[in-house]
Amino acid sequence: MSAVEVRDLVKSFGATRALDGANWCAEAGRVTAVLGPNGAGKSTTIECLQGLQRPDSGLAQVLGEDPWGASAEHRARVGLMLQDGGLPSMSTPPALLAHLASMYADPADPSALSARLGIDDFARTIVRRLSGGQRQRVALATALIGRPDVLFLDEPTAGMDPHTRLDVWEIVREQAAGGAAVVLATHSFEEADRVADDIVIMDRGRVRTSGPRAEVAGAKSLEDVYFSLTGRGER
Ligand SMILES: Nc1ncnc2c1ncn2[C@@H]1O[C@H](COP(=O)(O)OP(=O)(O)OP(=O)(O)O)[C@@H](O)[C@H]1O
Repeated sequence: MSAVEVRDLVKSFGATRALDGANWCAEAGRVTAVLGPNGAGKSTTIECLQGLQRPDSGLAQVLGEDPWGASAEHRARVGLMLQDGGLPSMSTPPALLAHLASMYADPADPSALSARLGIDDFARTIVRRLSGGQRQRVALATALIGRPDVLFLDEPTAGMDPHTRLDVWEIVREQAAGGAAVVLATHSFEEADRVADDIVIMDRGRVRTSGPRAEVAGAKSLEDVYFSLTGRGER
């Protein structure tokens, strides 16, 4: 059984068919990068896998369960970092992480996580006053605090400075090395090249190709494959 399974997934919003029969899987101990142009359906897929959207048809499964209406035990095994974070604006990062840690039976150590993600540098600043990149770091910490078996990251390094991006890529690899299935939606070829074992390329709600990075790209660069599959030809 794959940790994450998307089969014939369809989801429309009015006349917009955000997902049009998407198929792919993500495995434990591996990082899967989902690439695709704006509007390809990446976030909608992640929202279906979180149980935040109900698919019109098809299968979205995480750890063998349907995330729609899943139990609290199931949700505790899944970490999520969304594009806009959704963090409480008046909380300081340590207070937020301590609060979240108290909800899990066996959480990560909030202090160690803060130190690792450089959150200590702005520990006294409330979330509302943080820079975009600082907020991203806190959002990543909230996704990791429950030591998830499956980790969904939607454009995790967008807005981060180069040093922080390197740290985050290292942390992502560590999560997979520890056995987690990591699913990462990204627009960065560098990010996919550096961290991903497996690649999914989506366009217009469908999967154009998926599989191990070496098989998807072959002798070409990931960038060339991406452009040829998403309608613009190689550049
Ligand atoms: N709640 C919603 N209501 C209406 N349309 C939506 C909703 N969510 C997504 N869509 C539409 O579904 C399509 C897929 O959007 P989605 O956010 O999944 O794409 P994406 O691949 O994540 O894009 P991006 O790279 O810009 O983040 C888009 O046309 C978007 O406008």
